[in-house]
Amino acid sequence: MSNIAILCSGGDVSGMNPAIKHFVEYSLKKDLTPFFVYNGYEGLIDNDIQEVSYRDVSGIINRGGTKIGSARSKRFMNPEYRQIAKDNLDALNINMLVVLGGDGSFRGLDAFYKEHSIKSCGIPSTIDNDIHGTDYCLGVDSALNIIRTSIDAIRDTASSFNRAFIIETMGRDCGYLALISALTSGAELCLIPEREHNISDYEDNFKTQMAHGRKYFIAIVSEGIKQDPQEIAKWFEETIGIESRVSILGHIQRGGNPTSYDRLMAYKFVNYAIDGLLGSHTNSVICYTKDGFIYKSIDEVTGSAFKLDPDLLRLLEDV
Ligand SMILES: Nc1ncnc2c1ncn2[C@@H]1O[C@H](COP(=O)(O)OP(=O)(O)O)[C@@H](O)[C@H]1O
Ligand SMILES: O=P(O)(O)OC[C@H]1O[C@](O)(COP(=O)(O)O)[C@@H](O)[C@@H]1O
Repeated sequence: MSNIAILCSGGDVSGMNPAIKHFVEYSLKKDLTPFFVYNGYEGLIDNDIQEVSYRDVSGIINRGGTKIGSARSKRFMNPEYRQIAKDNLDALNINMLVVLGGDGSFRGLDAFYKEHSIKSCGIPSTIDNDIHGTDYCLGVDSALNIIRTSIDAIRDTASSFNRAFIIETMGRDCGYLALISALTSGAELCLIPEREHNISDYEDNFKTQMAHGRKYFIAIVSEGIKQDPQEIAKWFEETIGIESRVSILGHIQRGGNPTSYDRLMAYKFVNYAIDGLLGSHTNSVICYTKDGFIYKSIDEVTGSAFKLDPDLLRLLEDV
């Protein structure tokens, strides 16, 4: 029997627990011995590694976050600590590693693979959906559904109280969550880092809408834009003439129980990861593209900066 380990690194997402559950069950099915590494690369360095079985993953498929913890590790940036991590894996005869994380985590995995040749596979996992080479990252659908539910609730007050709401989504420098949420919630305004904006460009249109009876506005802004949402609220009050509030959604976007789609994607990502490691894919990231699931080298995925799909960006013009 070969030994295989899984860890979560970077921001947690809803979908990690279903992936961890299936990782254990599919590994056992393939005659592999599964191990958890707790708290990301920190656990690799601290030897916080444990052999696991079915009972360790029962009752977690519906839970957000990750049972095995996630972390950002400064120490893993240092080759000396990566050597310690490798020694810990060697001591347990673990020669395959699955990492759920974002592009930062994959850069770490790439360095680890290049130095120590441990068979490695990355599963894209970040609510930001900002990893080059894959159209989908685990956790995005759950985050979008939390955002949609939140906007629907805020709309109740916006429409009852005749207000403009400026709702800020996460995403770091990527506007994906804000853009999809704006399109699917019928927002009147969407501001994302990928498109520079001048808020005064919207003045005539919004005043016309008010003159034609518009009673409230929903504005979705991504956290990466270069304007304070409070400033935008002030502009709505002073220029458009409507009472305004700001709502920063924050970390509720990362939590909550995983959607069916994320549970299914977790299942498929894990199948591809383990099959790839048992086959010829020794340093890959599972990417979901228009052609389905494909293996790309970690190098390829981390080697280019992420760019938002131009077709999606074009849709912004109609918001
Ligand atoms: N160049 C690198 N070399 C080694 N480890 C790295 C490198 N870049 C990132 N990492 C590791 O990956 C962790 C997660 O990266 P981060 O960018 O915070 O999150 P994400 O994976 O979500 O993008 C970092 O805390 C660090 O431990
Ligand atoms: O939880 P923290 O450390 O405040 O980080 C917040 C950041 O993490 C995210 O939620 C997810 O980012 P990663 O998946 O890249 O770690 C971003 O959208 C947000 O900017």
